[in-house]
Amino acid sequence: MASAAAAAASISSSSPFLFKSYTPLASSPRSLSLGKPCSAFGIGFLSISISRKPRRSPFQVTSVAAPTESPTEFDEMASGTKRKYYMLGGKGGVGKTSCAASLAVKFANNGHPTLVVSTDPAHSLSDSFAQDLTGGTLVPVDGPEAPLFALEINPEKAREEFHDASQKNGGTGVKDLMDGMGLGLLVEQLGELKLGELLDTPPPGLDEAIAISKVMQFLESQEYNMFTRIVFDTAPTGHTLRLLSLPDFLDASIGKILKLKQKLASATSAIKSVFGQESNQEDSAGKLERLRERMVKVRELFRDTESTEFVIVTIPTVMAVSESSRLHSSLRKENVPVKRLVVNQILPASGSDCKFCAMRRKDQMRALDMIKSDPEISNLKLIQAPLVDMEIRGVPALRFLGDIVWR
Ligand SMILES: Nc1ncnc2c1ncn2[C@@H]1O[C@H](COP(=O)(O)OP(=O)(O)OP(=O)(O)O)[C@@H](O)[C@H]1O
Repeated sequence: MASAAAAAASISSSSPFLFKSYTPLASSPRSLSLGKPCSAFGIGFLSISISRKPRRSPFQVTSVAAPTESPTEFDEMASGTKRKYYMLGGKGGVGKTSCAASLAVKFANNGHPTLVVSTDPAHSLSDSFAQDLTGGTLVPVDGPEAPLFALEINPEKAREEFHDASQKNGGTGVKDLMDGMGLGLLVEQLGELKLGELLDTPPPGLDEAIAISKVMQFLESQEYNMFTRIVFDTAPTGHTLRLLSLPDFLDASIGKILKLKQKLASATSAIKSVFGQESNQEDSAGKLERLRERMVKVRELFRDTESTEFVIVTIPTVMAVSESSRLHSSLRKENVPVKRLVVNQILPASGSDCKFCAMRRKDQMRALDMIKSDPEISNLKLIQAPLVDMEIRGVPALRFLGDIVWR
């Protein structure tokens, strides 16, 4: 294993990142090398040696200096104790989860009780933290200084709850019932809702809308109102775009269902008897009303410049940059606040590229130039994050990534 001094030396000579200091925390049972310069490719990959800390945070890398060209503003992101929401989104596979999880770890290590939530139906938060976070409840993450909890929303379960509440208040079950009773006018109104279609084949974004409203539900409780930073690892771009218009759509739909329910309640006693106990109706109507209120909150949350920021994550390829540009255009039109663009997986500089790496680097430079000349995204604060030669898994690795991305 490389020693700390050797690691520091190899970093300063081969990497664009200047490591000011490296502190082994204690006599450690083992050292873990996260990588070394890749002689095969001739790339000076980021290379450090990490030592195990005795108790809570097993690894610590201190004082990792910024690449000179990419100032970040973590202090601004971490300032204040008023609750702030950070939503990380972008094309599939660019590193949204890694960036979201590393940001959450960094917030927690800076004293913020933090919640990180995955609203991506294809969760990878558990993999990122190397911890089982499934089950739809808040799970404490071991390691950081301040409390860090993670939550993977179970979209199936959340959708079922929504489905049940809707069915009881004018969904497809009611439609069948009223069809049978010849209540043509009300059936027409139900037709307008397209609710059956919505629930049977949910559009992309519905899971996310429900997931985010579920988070709002958690946050309403006394138990969980301590969080001052909430980081969302969102689903890929397409879902996000649909999600933006969904709260409006669902709000309108639920509003219509509730109105319909009121009409039905006064229509005939026969209908009342088919619906069952009055108290059950009230329960489910109340549930639906609360869901509607949360949807309104979700919609407001997305547009609240005071408390919310959507961070676009991308990689330096023409395709990913183009998609980021479209995403920003849509977010801007929807008045969703965006300030920062993370360009992840940038090849570290090297004096001796092989042919393969030289080609990749050229492509990446082209993509970075595209960002600079694209009026849609060129004004965003650019955060450049390097490709590291390890898989980012577990709190120590996330802490390491966080220290080089979020500065
Ligand atoms: N800067 C980096 N250097 C090296 N590997 C990275 C970096 N960022 C992310 N990765 C790796 O890339 C893979 C995909 O990352 P991640 O799961 O964070 O992406 P994602 O955008 O959330 O994906 P999905 O859209 O599938 O949810 C993971 O194996 C992760 O460890």
